[in-house]
Amino acid sequence: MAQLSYARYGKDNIRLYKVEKDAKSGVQTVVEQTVCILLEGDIDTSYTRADNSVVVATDTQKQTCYILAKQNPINPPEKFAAVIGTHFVETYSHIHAAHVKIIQHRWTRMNVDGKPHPHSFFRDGEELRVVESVTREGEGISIRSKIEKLLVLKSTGSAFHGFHRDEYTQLPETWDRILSTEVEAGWKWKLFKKLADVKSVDFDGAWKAARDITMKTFAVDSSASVQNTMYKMCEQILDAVPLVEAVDYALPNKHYFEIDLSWHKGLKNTGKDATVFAPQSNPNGLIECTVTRAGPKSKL
Ligand SMILES: O=c1[nH]c(=O)c2[nH]c(=O)[nH]c2[nH]1
Repeated sequence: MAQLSYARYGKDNIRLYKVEKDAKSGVQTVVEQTVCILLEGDIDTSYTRADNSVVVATDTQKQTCYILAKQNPINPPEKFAAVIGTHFVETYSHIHAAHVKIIQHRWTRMNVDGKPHPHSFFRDGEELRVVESVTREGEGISIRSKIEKLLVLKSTGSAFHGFHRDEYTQLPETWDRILSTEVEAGWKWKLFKKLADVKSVDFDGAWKAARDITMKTFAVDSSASVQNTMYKMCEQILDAVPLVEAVDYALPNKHYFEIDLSWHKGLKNTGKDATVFAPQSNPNGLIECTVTRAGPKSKL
């Protein structure tokens, strides 16, 4: 005998673009997103007994996404995710939870002849703003905001020494190294009871604070390790955004190896003379942490 242990279904990769046109100034503002909606509820019979009467078609979910985008602001993505999730849980009595993920792509306004252009934009990097939300009937709306794919590098101001050494250790200590990573940072909001509670939150301000703290700390910290630098970032984000209950980072350590060129006419390219390096694509360190305000340590 088999049983359905867990099920959810929906539409992934819904591509969405919305333009706002200010008739007076002629200035237009654009937002582009990729949306994923996954529904949970009393849907077991659609799997076990071919009962499609309980299925809100994934095409309906996509159409709903477009309609809600027309009727509501889609930025900040946290609020739009909560609008979508609440719609499905409130509209269908047999749908009890909606998982909504929104990836927001960058369109940065062009400066032309020193002035912001009214309707032209460019992609200034692959960085993404991401929202993962779950709206659950009778519980509320949980939201995790994220920065992904923010590639950063500092050419000095980073050290790594004093680490455990034994017969397996080959890595030399360093007091001056290149530090580069692709930032994945998340901040989990305290549970919102209802949509109205989400509406008053400054999600854009929190995103900007998290991004600024990440960049500034990365730049100015005399880094003892990726671990210590990321912890400092988490502490500051918790301080800056009172409604956030946990901050997490996942930072790959993108290594740049020294190249000994002394074999060629005694060329000096190591230690303080190192200027030409070999960027490594793999393997890479991967350092992760979650920092919360208080309470007992949970096993992650
Ligand atoms: O900041 C670092 N943390 C580590 O845990 C580690 N391990 C390593 O080889 N290099 C580094 N750098």
